Amino acid sequence: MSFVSVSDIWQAYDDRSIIERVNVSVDEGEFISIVGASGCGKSTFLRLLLGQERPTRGEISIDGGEPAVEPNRERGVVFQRYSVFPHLTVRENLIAGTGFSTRFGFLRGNAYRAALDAADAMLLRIGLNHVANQYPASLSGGMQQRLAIGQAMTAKPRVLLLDEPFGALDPGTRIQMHEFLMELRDATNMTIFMVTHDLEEGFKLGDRVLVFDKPRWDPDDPGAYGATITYDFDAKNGGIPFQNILKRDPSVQSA
Ligand SMILES: Nc1ncnc2c1ncn2[C@@H]1O[C@H](COP(=O)(O)OP(=O)(O)OP(=O)(O)O)[C@@H](O)[C@H]1O
Repeated sequence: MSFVSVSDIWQAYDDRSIIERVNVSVDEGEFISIVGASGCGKSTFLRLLLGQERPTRGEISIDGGEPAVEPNRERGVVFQRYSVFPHLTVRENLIAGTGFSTRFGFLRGNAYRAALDAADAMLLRIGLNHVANQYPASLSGGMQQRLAIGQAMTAKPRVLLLDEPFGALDPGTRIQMHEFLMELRDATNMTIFMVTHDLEEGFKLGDRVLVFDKPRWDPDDPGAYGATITYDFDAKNGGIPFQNILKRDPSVQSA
């Protein structure tokens, strides 16, 4: 049985269809990239996976159960910006990451000490131990994003949801973050959903690339139909299938 199963979900706001008839099955440990035009419902789909919203119709199950409404160990989340708490230091942000996995976010006694140890281990892992007592505003964009991913990871989520996590970074930092994320992924077997506007990034990191688009469109009523998954590309072994065909068959290349 698949680990994440999405069965015929629809989501509408005020009679405006955003996504419709979305079906997808994902195995544990798969990395799913999600691409699509701006406003077509990619973040909405992540919120449904997160359990922040319930679909208007259809069902989502993660490991056989509904996504929990409260944040818990099951899922971690990293947004493009504002993922970390500005009023907490780097170390405190990581301790808060462990707190997410408890019912009310509080840690006491042994649990607090364990969280402190986990935070220090993560500080080393993400290379931020030298700035442990600084506040996020004093860090570069890449460091803040490493912190955000580290924070999500301290709760050891089984599913990591990434909403354009590298969109605000310069190209060099972005490549470093790709390597960092792939290392974490290899070490944990997390299932990852990542929304990106960068097709190349989607194919480079993902095992699959899902394309969201509107197959039906009423010019007189743009909200009548929602977006769905129009393509589900296999992106393993170096990415874009078309490029692989070119590499294998030089006659296609010279044509
Ligand atoms: N809570 C809400 N109430 C009403 N409309 C909403 C709500 N959340 C999202 N929408 C609308 O749903 C549509 C899809 O938004 P969403 O953020 O999911 O798109 P997206 O594909 O992630 O866009 P982008 O690529 O620009 O981030 C938008 O038109 C947005 O205004």
